[in-house]
Amino acid sequence: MLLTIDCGNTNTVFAVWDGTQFLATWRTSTETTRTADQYFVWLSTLMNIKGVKLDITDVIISSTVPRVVFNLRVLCDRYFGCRPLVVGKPDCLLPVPPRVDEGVRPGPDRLANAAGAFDRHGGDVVVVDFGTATNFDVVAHDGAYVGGVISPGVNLSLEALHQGAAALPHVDISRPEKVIGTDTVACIQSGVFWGYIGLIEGITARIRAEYGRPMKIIGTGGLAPLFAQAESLFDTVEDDLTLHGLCVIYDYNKANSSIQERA
Ligand SMILES: Nc1ncnc2c1ncn2[C@@H]1O[C@H](COP(=O)(O)OP(=O)(O)OP(=O)(O)O)[C@@H](O)[C@H]1O
Ligand SMILES: CC(C)(CO)[C@@H](O)C(=O)NCCC(=O)O
Ligand SMILES: [K+]
Repeated sequence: MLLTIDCGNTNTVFAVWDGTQFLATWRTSTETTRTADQYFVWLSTLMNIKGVKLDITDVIISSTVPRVVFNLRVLCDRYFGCRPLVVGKPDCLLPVPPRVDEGVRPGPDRLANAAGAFDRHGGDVVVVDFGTATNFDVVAHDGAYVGGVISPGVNLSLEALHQGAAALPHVDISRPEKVIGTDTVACIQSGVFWGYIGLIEGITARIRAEYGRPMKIIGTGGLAPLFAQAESLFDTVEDDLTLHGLCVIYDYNKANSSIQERA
């Protein structure tokens, strides 16, 4: 079975793909100090609880945090007896190479989003991914990742207000009833929530105008549903898009035999 690992700047998601469906997904905070043995104790316990057999034969990793890859490689070697595919490394093929400036290394999560979106929707797509950053990933007609937009994430923005202003408390995101807040918390929620609605509307409109062809907008990431229910910002919301993209990239590598060659 295939283990997909999507390591973001805040959280790391592990998901087991049996060739047809994800049997389970588990989430842990991203910590560069976590060792292979710690990962394994955590993962094997959760797999046991969920009744998922421990027969991982292949692993594919997307990591926006380079330092965690070493320990994840040790995990694969020591406990699963395999060498993982790491998106963005030269030996991991992509179905369609990105078209960006020379020397630029797009985030592997964005490459996975592009592969997942192209597989499901066939190009001319914008993926809006709400993680630590809120990024807009533009996927061309042929499936190439061609760039996009990186803006500060929702929780990062809330945290920055709290850190930077002595009188502002830490606030969780939610949809305020009104735009004009009558207490501090409501004012912050309004600024971030409605500010984000404006940001998403404005950036997707500008991307569409600049791109010059009709485009689908797909929301993904933990907060996509919160924004999707407020306004019609997205054509669809797909919470498993990055993981799906990892499966697509894995299949492509398998079909092009680089995995067998290395084995
Ligand atoms: N209503 C909500 N309020 C606050 N946080 C929420 C809400 N709904 C979902 N989330 C958060 O969204 C997060 C899941 O988002 P996602 O995995 O896309 O990004 P992340 O883990 O924060 O970032 P990264 O992928 O960059 O590490 C979870 O941490 C979850 O707590
Ligand atoms: C933008 C983030 C942080 C989103 O997770 C990640 O994709 C990343 O670190 N990207 C590297 C720079 C780039 O994508 O151009
Ligand atoms: K993510």
